[in-house]
Amino acid sequence: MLPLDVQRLTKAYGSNTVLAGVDISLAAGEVLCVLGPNGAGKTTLILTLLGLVKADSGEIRLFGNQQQGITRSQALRQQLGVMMQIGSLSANLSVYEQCDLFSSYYAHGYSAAELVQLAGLESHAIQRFGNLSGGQKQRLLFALALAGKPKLLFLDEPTLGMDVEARQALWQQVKQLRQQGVAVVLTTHYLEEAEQLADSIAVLHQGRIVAKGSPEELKALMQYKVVRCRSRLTDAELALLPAVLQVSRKQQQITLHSRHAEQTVRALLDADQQVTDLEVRPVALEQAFLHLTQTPATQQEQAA
Ligand SMILES: Nc1ncnc2c1ncn2[C@@H]1O[C@H](COP(=O)(O)OP(=O)(O)OP(=O)(O)O)[C@@H](O)[C@H]1O
Repeated sequence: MLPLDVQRLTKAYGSNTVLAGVDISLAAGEVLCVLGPNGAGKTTLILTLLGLVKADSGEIRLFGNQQQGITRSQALRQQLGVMMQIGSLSANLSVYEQCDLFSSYYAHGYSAAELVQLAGLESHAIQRFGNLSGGQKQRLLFALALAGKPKLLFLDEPTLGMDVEARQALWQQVKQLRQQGVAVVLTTHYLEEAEQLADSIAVLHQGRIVAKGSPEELKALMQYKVVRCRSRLTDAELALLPAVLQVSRKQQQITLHSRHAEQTVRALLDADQQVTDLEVRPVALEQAFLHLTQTPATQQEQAA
């Protein structure tokens, strides 16, 4: 039985469609990274999956059960872990008190002392949450998400504000959880984070999954080259050249994105012997991701 299975999920706030038919599924021991820029709908997706925001339509199954708002299902809650936002914890409780509180929610979870240790905050146990550094707060929030030894864990931008060392330590913990069979949904802005951790990556853009696959598959999808030239061919003719993904033009300067630059250039030279200023350049992965999430989502679907 899949820990998570989501079909055709939609959610709008007024006229703002935030989730526009999202399908995702997740097996035990699998890490799914939902990658997307600011405002892509990542937090809304997590809140909707948790039943904290009501979906407009679609189906969400958690361990085979139709999701009907987790607050109503104690049994289901015991299997879930959620890394909350910093603002959701009381600034006045100490690290130990927070751990004690979270530990009390679960029948078979970690003890307060174990959670303090998981957060690596033994020497800060009596410090108030409000006085921790940003990175320490994130570590505590991560440990609290594990309080009930969850089988399905939701991490919404877990490494935000962490330094490189803390980020790598958290990645290590996520990898260990995966080995233990925990299914993890992790949202992030960072392609590198997704590459490090994900079994599968879903790129969310304007509420749609515009690309989905293993890190290798996505890399292949995003590994295109830029061909620049001047040519008498029209945009429509250029778009029909083999392997061309996108055509843009600034005055006389034409830019083509090509999955296979050699094929494109060969056909371009056959079609127009007058081509000038021809130039082929690779694209960095980060840049390719930016491109993927800057093109309107519907246009990408047509291209896919
Ligand atoms: N409660 C709400 N009421 C109205 N609009 C909302 C609400 N929550 C989110 N939105 C809108 O939904 C869109 C998606 O927001 P969301 O927070 O899900 O994006 P995100 O991908 O998590 O962004 P970020 O990376 O900046 O956290 C945004 O346009 C946001 O303004």
